[in-house]
Amino acid sequence: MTAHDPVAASGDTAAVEPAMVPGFGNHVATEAVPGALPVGRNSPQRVPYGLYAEQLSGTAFTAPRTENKRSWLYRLRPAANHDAFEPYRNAGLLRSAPFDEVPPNPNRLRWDPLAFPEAPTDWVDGLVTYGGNGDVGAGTGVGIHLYACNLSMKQRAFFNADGELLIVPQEGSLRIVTELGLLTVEPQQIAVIPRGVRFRVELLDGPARGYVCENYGAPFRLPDLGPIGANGLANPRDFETPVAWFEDEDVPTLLIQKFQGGLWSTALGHSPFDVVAWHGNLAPYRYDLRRFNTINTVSFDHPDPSIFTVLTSPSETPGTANCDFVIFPPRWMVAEDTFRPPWFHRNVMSEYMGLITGEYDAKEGGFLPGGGSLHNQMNGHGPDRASYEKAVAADLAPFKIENTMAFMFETRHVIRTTPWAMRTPPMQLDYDAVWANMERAKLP
Ligand SMILES: O=C(O)Cc1cc(O)ccc1O
Ligand SMILES: [Fe+2]
Repeated sequence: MTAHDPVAASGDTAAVEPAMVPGFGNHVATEAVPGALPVGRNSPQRVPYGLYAEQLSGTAFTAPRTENKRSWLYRLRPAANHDAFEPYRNAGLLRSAPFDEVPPNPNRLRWDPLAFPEAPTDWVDGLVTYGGNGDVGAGTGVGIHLYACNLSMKQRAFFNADGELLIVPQEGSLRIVTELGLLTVEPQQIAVIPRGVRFRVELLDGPARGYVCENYGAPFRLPDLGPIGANGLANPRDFETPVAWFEDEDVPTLLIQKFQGGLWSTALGHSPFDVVAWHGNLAPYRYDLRRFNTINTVSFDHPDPSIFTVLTSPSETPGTANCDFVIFPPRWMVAEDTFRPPWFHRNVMSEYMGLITGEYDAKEGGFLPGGGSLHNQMNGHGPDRASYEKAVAADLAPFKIENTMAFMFETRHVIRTTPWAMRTPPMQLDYDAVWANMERAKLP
């Protein structure tokens, strides 16, 4: 095997932080072998070293320039060089939209953390779908999955034709080998793998668990900042894209794809990670949530959580996201004469929440790292009774919420659950009780 890594030329690639370039959505030009990247044109008559030029399009050719995403890959063999895909296996617990196996459920739902598997299970086989919305065929909505795995993918690669994947590790660090280069991600970092990009997931420090937002809609982008100005929230320079890295390895590799909800596989005789050089603006990326520039009130009232948006996938309706990825990071609470935790509310958007570490300020127990909750369209939720009572009694001195990282996938359509999500456990049967016996207000 030949592994080409500009940082870790010694071969122990897992031990070394892969090389990355900074910036969100930039046009990158990178080569792992000097002279591999054609100069001044995308598709010369003869590509250096006989590499194959291949365009990977993430948007329609004719998408406006500000939206247009594509990269040119220069590889040892074209991606087209494979036999027919055959059905891979039963879908296991992986599901896709439309989620119509069980009726949509208006109840507030909460789940215990997903258990680690006992049998050897890699990242692909460890995916479990909790729900989602939209329609994979129409390119709308999201799938919400968790993964729990204990095995690195070996001689196996995966790509998702159905949408991009936002991976949110909760336990265990991942080394994600992609066609465009290497990323390592640990809990409190995220990775985004564009639709169609082939990758494999290796475990760096034991069993791993986390969340995945499969975005069937428009690719995630940074939210507009409006009156906030030119800086703040997730700053573009803190996103990182890998540089070119490849394997020249003629080993049998099972290539699995998710296509319209089904899993298909084909056997390759070589590693699909054979892109020696690439350029363009369609690439996987990583972001460290601890870099988020959290903005909040310095006077009074609890702002809408949109102030914590890291990435947004817009829909055709302005300001109404296909999906927002929102975080609740450590932050100072200074609001005067204010109920500081999330208020009680009913929302036209639907909210799936997960917890990466620590505690969430609206819940005094029961919402655990690795667990999840769902508050669907128009259904009342907010602080549990214990958090409410604590907050109304609190001394409002400045206070720092520390050692926590919760997140929300907030999406415009009702989140429909899967049969797995309605099974107990992991579904908690007593979630409504957190809002029971709230004391009645007393009129004069
Ligand atoms: O429901 C939740 O806990 C998420 C949330 C947090 C917040 O601060 C305001 C609104 C909201 O939906
Ligand atoms: Fe909410």
